[in-house]
Amino acid sequence: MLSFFKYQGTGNDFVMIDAREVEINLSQEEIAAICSRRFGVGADGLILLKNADGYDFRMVYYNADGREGSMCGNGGRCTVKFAADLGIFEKETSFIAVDGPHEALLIDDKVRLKMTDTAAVAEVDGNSFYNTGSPHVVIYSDNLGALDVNKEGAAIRYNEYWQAAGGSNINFVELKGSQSIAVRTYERGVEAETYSCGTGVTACALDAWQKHQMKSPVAINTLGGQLEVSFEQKTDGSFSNIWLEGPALRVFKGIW
Ligand SMILES: N[C@H](CCC[C@H](N)C(=O)O)C(=O)O
Repeated sequence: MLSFFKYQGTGNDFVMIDAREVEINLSQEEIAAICSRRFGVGADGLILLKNADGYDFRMVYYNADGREGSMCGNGGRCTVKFAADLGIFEKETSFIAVDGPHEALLIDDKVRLKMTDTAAVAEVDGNSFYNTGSPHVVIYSDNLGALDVNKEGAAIRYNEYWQAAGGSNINFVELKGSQSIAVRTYERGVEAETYSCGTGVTACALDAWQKHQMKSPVAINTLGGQLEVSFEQKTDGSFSNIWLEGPALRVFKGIW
């Protein structure tokens, strides 16, 4: 018998397991079955919270397809909330994930997560590209609500270039105001649109500054709610001091 928790951050949802005292060995098929919306618990990913020397904890993130993923921003925020709920820290924490160390703060029911420093924009296959811990393509739309994100996202994610390059997450952005954007994301590893993608909205905020002079902090509307991204740009065009903030909530506890 194993207990697990379900968390969501702006509708990006995760099965969360406290793996500090127990050895969890789940196969790719088992993780995919747990994440399945119809045959399992249902989630965009599964996260193990483990012990880590020199840090409060380690986050190990698997995409819904059962493969270990690159960094997940909303998953990171949910893991921080999980760690606080487990009594690991009270206000401030530092943890390690696949893309390196992260700091985070708890502000009421919101989690403010420091993201990895990000290289300057690259033009890849005709679009802006950033690696904010995960690979992200940024594409603008002036009618985001009407977009078929599953169709348009898959067409790019599976085109010749990205197939050879290992795939990417594909974000569609609509400019909304002087400091606000709306974003919809097709996620690699889920292979569908999710309600929100933390590393994705981070890439979009950086690009809104780079291409449209949008000032930090940028408010981002996603299908699952509001996020905020703040950042600084260095003279070489790269970005540092990037913070992603938004709600992260426990949804339920279960046993299997
Ligand atoms: N939903 C995640 C992104 C996961 C990235 C994953 N889809 C991959 O490319 O491995 C987030 O909030 O940042």
